[in-house]
Amino acid sequence: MITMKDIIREGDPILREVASEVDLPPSEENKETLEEMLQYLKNSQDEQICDRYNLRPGVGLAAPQIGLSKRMLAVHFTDFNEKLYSYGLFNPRIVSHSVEKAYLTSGEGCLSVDREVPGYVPRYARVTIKATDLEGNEVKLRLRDFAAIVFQHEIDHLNGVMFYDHIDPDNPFKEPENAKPLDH
Ligand SMILES: CC(C)(C)[C@H](NC(=O)Nc1cc(F)cc(F)c1)C(=O)N(CC(=O)NO)CC1CCCC1
Ligand SMILES: [Zn+2]
Repeated sequence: MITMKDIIREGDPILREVASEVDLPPSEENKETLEEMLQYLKNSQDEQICDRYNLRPGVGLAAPQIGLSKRMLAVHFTDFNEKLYSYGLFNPRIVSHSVEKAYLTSGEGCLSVDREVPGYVPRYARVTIKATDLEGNEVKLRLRDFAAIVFQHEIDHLNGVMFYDHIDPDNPFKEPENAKPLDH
């Protein structure tokens, strides 16, 4: 079971590496790991389990955050329209995106960052992702708004990018160009 002690915190160089593609079809070991990552997110959103194991409730987790430099990520959340997104994905990639940007007005945090880093994180408002899911099927996801933000945050981790890399250091709360604010 993944708990907070397994989550790599900023400062560890693995969070700045470009993770390696996973061989397909996925090995049993990689499938088990990805299922454990998804289970962490579900556990972290279950009040009893979360309290018993002191988990930080998470909506997404990328393999480098548990010390594995592999292109695998898990997400588990419902978006603003109550649509459930629950996926374990191998080799996810953004195949197309909108010109328009979007950002959470609350800013972002990260399970690997134990501090507040204030500021807007501009991301694409809409992205199309291709990946292989836990059953070994090729999936194509057309995402917008909060769902697009979560997936971009996790894919950034596979490329050694942290959310605060996108914050304007001179004016963290400057309205990003051609971007729509997302309140939640
Ligand atoms: C770091 C943490 C604050 C725990 C963050 N949770 C989060 O943003 N929850 C949330 C946000 C909403 F807008 C509405 C809502 F209902 C719940 C999170 O899990 N992550 C995942 C992570 O660190 N992955 O590496 C950070 C999020 C920031 C934006 C997308 C993912
Ligand atoms: Zn993160």
